[in-house]
Order: sequence, then structure tokens, then C-alpha cells
Amino acid sequence: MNAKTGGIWAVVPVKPFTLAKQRLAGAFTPLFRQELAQAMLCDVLAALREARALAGFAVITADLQAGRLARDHGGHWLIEREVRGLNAAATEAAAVLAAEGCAAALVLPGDLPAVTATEIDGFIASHGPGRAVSLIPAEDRQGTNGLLVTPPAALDFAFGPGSFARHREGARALGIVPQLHEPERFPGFARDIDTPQAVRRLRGLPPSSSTGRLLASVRCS
Ligand SMILES: Nc1nc2c(ncn2[C@@H]2O[C@H](COP(=O)(O)OP(=O)(O)OP(=O)(O)O)[C@@H](O)[C@H]2O)c(=O)[nH]1
Ligand SMILES: O=C(O)[C@H](O)COP(=O)(O)O
Repeated sequence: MNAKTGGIWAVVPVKPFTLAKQRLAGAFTPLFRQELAQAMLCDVLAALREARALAGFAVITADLQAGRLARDHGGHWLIEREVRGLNAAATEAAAVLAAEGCAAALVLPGDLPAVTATEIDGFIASHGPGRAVSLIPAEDRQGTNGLLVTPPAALDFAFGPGSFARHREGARALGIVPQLHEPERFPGFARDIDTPQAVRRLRGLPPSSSTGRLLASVRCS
């Protein structure tokens, strides 16, 4: 990757598709969960590719298929040599971005099939100058679905249940007043897909999206 021009880079951490979406295991087959994770990643990558405010984007993953998808969409593949959880992956990616001279990092998960380029650009436009942290919570205001930080390695990542409050307090501990968004302002960011109910709601997605196409081709009860 060549980030010499600085700018804001997005990074999507993606765990191996075979391990994806464990919380859907009671409702959907392993094959469907893998296909869903893949389709959602394609939709996120398509939005990142369309965003105008990004200097570039990358996927950090140990998964060959996910790495290829990143490249197919014009992004970079940061190879994750050891799968040690979301925080370790995000930290590794932020260190690479910092070392490459990127100005800021946007960390977002791969399970946001409704996120749009307009939302990504709007999130970036509202980010403050200098050392700054901006956060978009999940719909339930517990998790963190959009995290924008300048410089990339300034904040200790604390993803996991209840991470929105931890990221908010982590920024404050650094003397940064975080920009906290209402999930309603960025619905595509806010709606990550963790539960069978969330999957069923996805049936409203347009058939032009990868996730919409996948859901149109299967019967979900
Ligand atoms: N690179 C990398 N990404 C991860 C890791 N763990 C989670 N992720 C990614 O982080 C984002 C949010 O992950 P989770 O909600 O924890 O996992 P998930 O597969 O979406 O769902 P569950 O298995 O039900 O928790 C997704 O894009 C995951 O693929 C990891 O160890 N390495
Ligand atoms: O929001 C987070 O911190 C991560 O996405 C994981 O949270 P989740 O378990 O609510 O998806």
C-alpha cells in the first residue's frame, strides 16, 4: 500500500468466513452464514470504493477469499498472520496505517450491508481537525459501528459489547472531546447484522446489493 499522500484510510477487520456470525448459528446453516458474511463485505467494499473522502481502504484478514474481495474492489489486503480478535486486528491495521503516513483511520466492521458512500463521506466531513475521535454507535447505542480517529493509532481499541462507552471514555482520557453521533443520523452504519431478526429485516435491501441478492435467493423463516 502507498499512503504517502496522507489522507483518511478505512480499514475493515474480517475474521475467517468459516468463523463468521456465530450468533446466527441457531438460526442459519454454516454455509449461509459464510455467504452472508461475504455478501455483506462486498456491499461495504462497494460503498468504500464509491466514497470520495477516503484516500484508500483496506481489509485486514487472514481469509484468502476476503483478501481477494478487498483487492477486487480496488482496496488493499493487510494480511493478518495470527487471528487474535477484533481489537488485535484493528490495532495491527492502525499501526500499519500510521507507519504508512495516513492521517486518520476509519474502522468499520464488515457486517454493515446498508452502509452508503454518502454516509461514509458525511461521517468524515463531520470529523474535527487535529487529534480527533468520532464515533457512530450501533442502533442499541452499545457497540461501535463507526470509529474515526486522527492519527490512526491514537486510541486503544476496545471493541466488544458496550464498546461505545469505552471508546468515548478512552478518547476523553486522551484529552480529546469525541464527536458522538446519533445512530439515526447514519442508519447504514448503525445497523450491523448480529441477530436473526436483523437478518430478516434485511429483506428490504435492494436486489442490486450483494446481500439483497443473497437473501432474495433463499427462504428465511
Ligand atoms: N481481522 C479480524 N477481524 C475480526 C476478528 N474478530 C472479529 N472480526 C471482525 O470484526 C467485525 C465485528 O465482528 P463480530 O461482531 O465480533 O463477529 P461476527 O462474525 O460479525 O459475528 P459473531 O461471530 O456472531 O460475533 C466483523 O467484520 C468481523 O469479521 C479477528 O479476530 N480478526
Ligand atoms: O461494536 C463493537 O464493539 C463490535 O462491533 C462488536 O460488538 P457486537 O458484539 O455488538 O457486534
